[in-house]
Amino acid sequence: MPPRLLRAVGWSSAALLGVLGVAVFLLVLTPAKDAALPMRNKYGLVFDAGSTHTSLYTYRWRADKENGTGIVSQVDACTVSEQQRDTPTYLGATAGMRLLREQNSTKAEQVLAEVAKAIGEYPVEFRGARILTGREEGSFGWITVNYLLETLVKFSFAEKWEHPQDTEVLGALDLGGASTQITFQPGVPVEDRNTSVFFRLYGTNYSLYSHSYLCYGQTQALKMLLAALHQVLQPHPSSCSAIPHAMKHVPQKCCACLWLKC
Ligand SMILES: Nc1ncnc2c1ncn2[C@@H]1O[C@H](COP(=O)(O)OP(=O)(O)OP(=O)(O)O)[C@@H](O)[C@H]1O
Repeated sequence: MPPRLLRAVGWSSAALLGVLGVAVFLLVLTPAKDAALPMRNKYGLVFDAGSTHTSLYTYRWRADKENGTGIVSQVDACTVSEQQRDTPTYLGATAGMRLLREQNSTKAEQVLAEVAKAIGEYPVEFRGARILTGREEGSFGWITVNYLLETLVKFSFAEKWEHPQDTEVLGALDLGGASTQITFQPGVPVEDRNTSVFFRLYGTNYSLYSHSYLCYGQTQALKMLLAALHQVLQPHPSSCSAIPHAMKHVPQKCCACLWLKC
């Protein structure tokens, strides 16, 4: 295994940061509407709709930008009530909703529509609710890890935000509830376009490999294991005949069939 990938595996704690990655990406890369107020603080809200829980995060950033990418920080509270209507608000749903969409796309659309309707009633600038792709989720986790470790941008002694020299960018493993993502800089061109991601952050280009394994999050993996064990003990006569009786490997899209049909 290449050293970079090993380090990626070592950074499995990125799982806990994945949710922040969603927020960092949405706010960092979305241009502020009012660029005429360079020194003003702006705020943004992000709902992270995961498979196990939904969190709401508040972010603050200066309206001035660093090479087209902002510097953001997470805050516990925001008391600037007159800015509420200018506060961009997003909802990003992850693997739980990707899984529901595979099982029943109409239901998934209904859930998103209901959620969007509810958030839209609040006095914020609601910019939409959507399901992130696995590649996006993985990439945002990667940005989060490297942003927090200051491998993308660092505040220098000269009191300027600078691209750090001689600092290795790390890979990220994100273990969610319903999916797992791996994202790293392969150092060679990525042949499969479905796993290739390109970012320009703080004036530097990054070419990444990112892949999400749906159903290989903690909760779904446990469900697959329990369903397979159940099959071993009580084989179902018809619907689950294709399911192996040993947990050597379960094909990727099998988790839905495992616990829906069995
Ligand atoms: N601090 C923690 N310590 C231990 N376990 C945790 C911690 N935070 C989350 N988990 C567990 O890790 C699993 C994944 O949590 P996570 O918040 O990443 O999932 P999610 O965002 O809801 O799911 P997904 O991203 O797959 O839609 C859950 O089973 C959760 O209980």
